Amino acid sequence: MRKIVIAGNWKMYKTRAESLEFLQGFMSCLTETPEEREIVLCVPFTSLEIVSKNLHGSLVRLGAQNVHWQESGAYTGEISGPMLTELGVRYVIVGHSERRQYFGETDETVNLRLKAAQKYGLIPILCVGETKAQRDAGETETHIFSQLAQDLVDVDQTKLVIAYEPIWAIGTGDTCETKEANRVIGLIRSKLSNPDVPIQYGGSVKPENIDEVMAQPEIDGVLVGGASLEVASFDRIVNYN
Ligand SMILES: O=C[C@H](O)COP(=O)(O)O
Repeated sequence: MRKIVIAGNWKMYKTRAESLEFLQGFMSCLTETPEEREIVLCVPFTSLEIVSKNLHGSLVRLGAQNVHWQESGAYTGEISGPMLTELGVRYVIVGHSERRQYFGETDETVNLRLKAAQKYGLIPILCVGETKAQRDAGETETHIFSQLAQDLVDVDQTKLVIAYEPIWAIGTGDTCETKEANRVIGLIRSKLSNPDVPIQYGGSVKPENIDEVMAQPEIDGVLVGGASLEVASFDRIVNYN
């Protein structure tokens, strides 16, 4: 039985005070949420501690947005696995397209980050997906298969979540057709050694489309950007029908 994982990625949004305000509002909405749904908030590094201290044993799991492959060292601006686990972090996003696009992350470093996350007891959420140009050129499958082949070398597939995020659908309001997302996610699953890896869809998920997305048989959850920043919209998403 595959786990459902619904994760919010706050990206570079919310101060500590704003994070606490969100959490206080959001926690009171969770009473109806089925327990088997794993809910993760991937918050900025600066908000990890305050969110961790205010989860009070709730169903919500704490997530970070990146992790370095070394335990410590001269790596200005980076953060290590032990620094995250010390704060109660359970999940970490790795290889988000914004990290690959703006910060030069490659499949090689994504692979190192995935292995380090697992070494330190974190569950990585590996992001893969194609650009608009790759999709238009009919290269969606080749590109994603190439990412998976490189990113997953020596990665333990029993402690892993994958997010399929077509880059052209991120933050654009231009959602991938749910049947198409379902098809691509099925293809991703066919390349895995463990068929039970939860595979999420990400890209303009919102209250208006969450029910349709989650009705797709291959889709095991969502990675949500913009719509995870407001209590009302994220509440609707985690309580999808
Ligand atoms: O990590 C989340 C994705 O980049 C999706 O962002 P979005 O929901 O704002 O399109």
